[in-house]
Amino acid sequence: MGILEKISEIEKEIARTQKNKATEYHLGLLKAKLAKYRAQLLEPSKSSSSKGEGFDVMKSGDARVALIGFPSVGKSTFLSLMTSTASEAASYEFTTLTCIPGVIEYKGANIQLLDLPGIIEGAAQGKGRGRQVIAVARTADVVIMMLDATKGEVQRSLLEKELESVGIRLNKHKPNIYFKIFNAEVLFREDCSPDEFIDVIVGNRVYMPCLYVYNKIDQISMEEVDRLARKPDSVVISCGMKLNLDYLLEMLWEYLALTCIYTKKRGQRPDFTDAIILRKGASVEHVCHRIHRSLASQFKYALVWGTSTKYSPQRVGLTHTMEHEDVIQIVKK
Ligand SMILES: Nc1nc2c(ncn2[C@@H]2O[C@H](COP(=O)(O)OP(=O)(O)OP(=O)(O)O)[C@@H](O)[C@H]2O)c(=O)[nH]1
Ligand SMILES: [K+]
Ligand SMILES: [Mg+2]
Repeated sequence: MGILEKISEIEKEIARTQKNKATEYHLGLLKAKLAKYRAQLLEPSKSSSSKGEGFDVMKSGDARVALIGFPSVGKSTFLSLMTSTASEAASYEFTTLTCIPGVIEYKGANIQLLDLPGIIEGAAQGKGRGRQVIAVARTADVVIMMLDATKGEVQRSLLEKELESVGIRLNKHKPNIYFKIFNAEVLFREDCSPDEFIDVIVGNRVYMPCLYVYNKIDQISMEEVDRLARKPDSVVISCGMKLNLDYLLEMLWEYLALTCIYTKKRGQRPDFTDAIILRKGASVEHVCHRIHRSLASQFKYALVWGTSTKYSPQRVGLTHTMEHEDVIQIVKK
């Protein structure tokens, strides 16, 4: 039996199982099984070579943002507007057939923006190039789900379902559960649903911030614009009329939550004009590499001021994790 058949078997069984206390455990097992098979759908097939199949684009810059959306919502128009890369845009669906990277320069950071083919219902099961598109989305730091403001909310919930079905959790934090497999000790540190618990056991989940961007607001009424703009995690724009793009960048910056580090020379004030921009969780070693390739090998210790240390300053080693707006002074051997 192929994976798709197995999946549909399990889905059928879930559908015909009545949901109550007595069946809860059984349903949980079924869902875990389903999650496992669905995840396999995302793995490259063994038979076909991966050449030209995926949309592998080298990660570059300080962060990666993927554009996900139905065909013709304006993803390519957006990329061409925000970056110096031109991506073909047209009024027919599936104009874009591969992954096209561009770079947004903002607050001294280089943000890699990825234009992708439109995806449709069933994408997660391989419809269109959905699987490859979603695999790229998985590697992003933030997903921009672009929506056509003139179309109803159905596209949004369909896409959310597709991403959800392959273990991508949007705007959710990783459930705070700890588990030990040998004696099956389970510690619930918060109220969790069975689905959340399964996510932790299965493990292959990604939790990522998502901005819902409603494009083409030049086509709808002010009342409707106002309604969409008030939704959580949502921004309204018009690529056609260049409306609200600055605000979108501000929001994107917030959702990326990059770590800005300031350097300081001995006896001098920190240089607040030129931040080193790193991903969350970056270490002193990352800072060194950013300053100079050979700096880490000459490193003796560093002094850090800021929220990552108990004392300000504090002497730290290469493995110390930096936090946003820390100041660092590096002392060489
Ligand atoms: N009215 C209006 N039209 C827009 C806007 N942004 C894009 N369009 C139009 O929408 C159509 C589709 O734009 P694309 O950028 O090709 O859309 P896409 O999402 O990249 O489409 P695919 O690559 O086919 O998935 C084009 O005709 C654009 O000119 C906008 O803000 N307002
Ligand atoms: K298009
Ligand atoms: Mg396109």
